[in-house]
Amino acid sequence: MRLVTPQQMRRLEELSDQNGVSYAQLMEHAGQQLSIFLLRQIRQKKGGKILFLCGNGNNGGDCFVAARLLSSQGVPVSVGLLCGIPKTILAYSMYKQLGDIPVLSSIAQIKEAIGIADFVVDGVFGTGFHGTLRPEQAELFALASSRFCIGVDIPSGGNAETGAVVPGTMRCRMTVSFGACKFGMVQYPLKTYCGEILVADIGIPESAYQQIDYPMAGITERMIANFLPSRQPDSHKGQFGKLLCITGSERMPGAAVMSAAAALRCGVGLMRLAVPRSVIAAMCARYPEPMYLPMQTDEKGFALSANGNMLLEEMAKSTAVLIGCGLGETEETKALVTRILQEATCPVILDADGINCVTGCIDIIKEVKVPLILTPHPAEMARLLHCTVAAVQSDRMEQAGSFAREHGVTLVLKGAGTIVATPEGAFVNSTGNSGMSKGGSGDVLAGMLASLVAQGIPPTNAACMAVFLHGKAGDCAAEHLSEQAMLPTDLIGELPGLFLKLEQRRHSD
Ligand SMILES: NC(=O)C1=CN([C@@H]2O[C@H](COP(=O)(O)OP(=O)(O)OC[C@H]3O[C@@H](n4cnc5c(N)ncnc54)[C@H](O)[C@@H]3O)[C@@H](O)[C@H]2O)[C@H](O)CC1
Ligand SMILES: [K+]
Repeated sequence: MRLVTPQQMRRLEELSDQNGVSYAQLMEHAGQQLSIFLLRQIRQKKGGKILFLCGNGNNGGDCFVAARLLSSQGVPVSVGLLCGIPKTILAYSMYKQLGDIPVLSSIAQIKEAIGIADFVVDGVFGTGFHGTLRPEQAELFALASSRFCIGVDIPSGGNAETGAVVPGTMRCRMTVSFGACKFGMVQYPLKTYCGEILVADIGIPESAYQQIDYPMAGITERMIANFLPSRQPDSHKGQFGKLLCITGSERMPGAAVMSAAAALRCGVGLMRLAVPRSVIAAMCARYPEPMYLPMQTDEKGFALSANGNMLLEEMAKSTAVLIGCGLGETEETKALVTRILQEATCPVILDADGINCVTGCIDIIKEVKVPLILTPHPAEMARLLHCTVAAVQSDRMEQAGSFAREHGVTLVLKGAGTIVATPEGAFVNSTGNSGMSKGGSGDVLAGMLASLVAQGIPPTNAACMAVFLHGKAGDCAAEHLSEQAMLPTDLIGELPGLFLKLEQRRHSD
């Protein structure tokens, strides 16, 4: 599913206009698509009165078109003007074609109409919304939200760029978005205001989409199914990658266990696991598959930089390195992480403390000669950018995209609606649930991602696949264990079932 910012949408309209599909035609198509959708809704419900709530911009214009088309087919429709007579030339011309459709402009009339409508269509504000709602608007929106409300392009009050909402934003059961889903609608909190999202084709030429800078898309199962490495009957372990994990400390051995277990369950051929010597016996009892590389530690159990030479030798034999989960942030681990990055010979996945270790010298990652993937959660991202978590969360795509472009890396910005940003474009994930908001979920993701990269899947594809499956594993776990009680280790238990489905899908394709 394509995702666009409001600026990209304006560019698409402009390119479309230059390529023979005018602005007026786009609005006509948007209204047409909306009317077809509404007709289907009415048929399902065996009838229904429709009230269009319209603002004075083009979002209202789309509704005037739909109202005219539905009325011509005998559907009882009325229009409520919440911001007066339309201001744009296009919307005004559509408004003038309403004919004898009832137009309500007083608040009292509109309130009454909301009360008796079967469907309330929200065409008050689209991508042109800014500022806040006036109290009387918020009151009307609350009333409309209590009915079966259908969003036009985006729920009014939502920010199409960031996913922020103002108090009183319309709560829609379904939203019909034109040309492409707006990026903000797949981010929180706006996502929860959209209901089911449908994208309507309004005739924007394919060539216009191809000219958009920094394209974005939602991650789908169909997309990631193609990334699964093929396994030939005569294969051997050397063909499925060699992953070096530099993880764990005496205080956080669990992070090493979870990332390693997740990596093993994602199919890597061989794993070398560098962890503090003291935790190996316990880990090996649980997971005998990896080769263990004992690391020397300080008196608190954190790895020393003196392990560097041994790790570089091991890295030379590896196809990917995961560094950071549970490693700890000391002067010694900082030196170790820096050295691994500077001398890396295969793709590196930098997670958790691996990220924390480079926040003071972030420019070194520009010099890294191998593909680098960072997997920060919002707090780690804030540390990287030396800003607040709120600043990260207020414009996730901008922060993730700018970082990926400036540093030439793949950046996985975690949190609901995880973003995989690359220098060329971005992907957004929609799987997962709040049951995953528990310490250890990130270690599982890092292990999954590292395993896929080690198997030769290009970093961006691997990141999309890992975040999708990680969220899917969370959704499966929540179904039988509950969001409350499910644990990050349960995600690992769901992976075999998910890979089974992907393999079956591949065999049937
Ligand atoms: N993208 C496309 O290809 C198409 C988009 N269409 C529709 O057009 C809207 C965007 O229209 P625009 O006129 O730019 O903006 P809006 O309709 O969202 O509203 C702007 C309007 O509202 C005023 N306003 C904004 N914020 C507030 C506020 N807080 N309080 C009061 N008034 C406010 C602002 O001043 C303007 O007057 C897009 O979403 C699509 O639905 C096309 O019709 C089809 C092609
Ligand atoms: K709207």
